[in-house]
Amino acid sequence: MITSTALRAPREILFGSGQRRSLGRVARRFGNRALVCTDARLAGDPIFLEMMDDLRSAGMVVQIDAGVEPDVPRDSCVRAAVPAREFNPDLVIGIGGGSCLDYAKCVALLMTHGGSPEQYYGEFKVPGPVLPIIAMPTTAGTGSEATPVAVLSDPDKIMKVGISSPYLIPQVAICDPELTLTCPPGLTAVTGADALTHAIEAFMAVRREPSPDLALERVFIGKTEMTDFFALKAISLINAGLDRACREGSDLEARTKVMMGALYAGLAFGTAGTAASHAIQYPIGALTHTAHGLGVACMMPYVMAYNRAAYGAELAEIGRAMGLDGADEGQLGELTIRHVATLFRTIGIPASLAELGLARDKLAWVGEQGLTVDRLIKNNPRPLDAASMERLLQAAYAGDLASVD
Ligand SMILES: NC(=O)c1ccc[n+]([C@@H]2O[C@H](COP(=O)([O-])OP(=O)(O)OC[C@H]3O[C@@H](n4cnc5c(N)ncnc54)[C@H](O)[C@@H]3O)[C@@H](O)[C@H]2O)c1
Ligand SMILES: [Fe+2]
Repeated sequence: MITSTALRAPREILFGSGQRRSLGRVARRFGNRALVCTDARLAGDPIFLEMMDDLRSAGMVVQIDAGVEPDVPRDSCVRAAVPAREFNPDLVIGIGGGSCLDYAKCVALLMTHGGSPEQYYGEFKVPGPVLPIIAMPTTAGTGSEATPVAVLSDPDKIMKVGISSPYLIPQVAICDPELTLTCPPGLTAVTGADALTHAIEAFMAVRREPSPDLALERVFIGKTEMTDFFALKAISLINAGLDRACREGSDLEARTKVMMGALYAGLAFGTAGTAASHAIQYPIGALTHTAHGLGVACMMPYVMAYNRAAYGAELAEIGRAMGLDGADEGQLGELTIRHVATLFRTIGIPASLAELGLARDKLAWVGEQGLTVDRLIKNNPRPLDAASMERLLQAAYAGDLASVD
């Protein structure tokens, strides 16, 4: 019997082709001064200019900050907060990839509560509501439009940092798959693989004993009935659309599936959390400077193989969501791992850490650092210690899925 469930989510989610045209009317509900955070690429795009016209026609005074840089350097948010405060907006609108949405979250936070980003690193450090945020993704990947986290890079830290708080969940997510039509195949692959990894890790996250305090003590509480629902839908949608979206970028149906999948994956992991693949990507990203999605997806099949001893039934269910079938649970689990590995290889995700560009003599450091990302390691269904981490990384380095035990 199910006795408890939980989900944190935006107040409103609007999804559909052409949905961007609702931005002006939606924004107007929050006031008449909008700060728009985006990057230089999008700021010159005719579709973006059209959206700004729409905002102004709805009666908004608009200030555009096109200063978002990939991976959101900490100090870029600090710099942005000064003119933003002078403008005194009623809401902040993030339009772009995950970096633009995370930047918008951080700027809204700094404008509302002051201080510097460092004081909010970790969980539950944001003291109260921040300015309303509308998030409009232009990649189908991070799910940031639905999640309580902003990821930043901090020059004083080797690995990226996260600010996690329910107050950072955007008030409204507006998702228009047409905005992803311009993503080139490589970006589509990397972001889509990140989304599939979110869904798989959320579905394979630990299941914690329900307690009235669980969601007050943790931002990411592990899998629940509702996160499972969205995770499986996400797995099914991304599996059905990702390869096609990479090969035929103008296919709006495939784009729609992947973007809806990325949103659902965000809804799932925004409450359930992610696990070992994400923990291990932190040090890999710091060393190789490869995209977040490449590292997490490269690790995912190996982590699935490692987790099969603890979560055989979950693995089989992931396979069923992908339309696979097997003689028994064990065989279906095996097929599922191979299918994910093949899908990722087909769209150009490196099949091993060696292929990703990691040096063999860095494996020990990656293992050590990965284990320090405690929150994610503890969310993995099968515990990892130094010895099992080393074996897992050796297998992932060699591209030898069969050797994961
Ligand atoms: N907040 C969260 O919940 C969460 C979750 C996962 C990852 N992240 C973070 O999000 C960031 C990655 O976001 P991302 O993968 O969306 O990439 P991104 O936002 O860094 O963008 C990558 C590049 O793609 C370009 N781009 C974006 N949309 C485009 C489009 N429609 N057409 C053509 N080019 C486009 C951007 O201009 C940029 O050059 C990382 O910092 C990662 O750590 C956040
Ligand atoms: Fe991710």
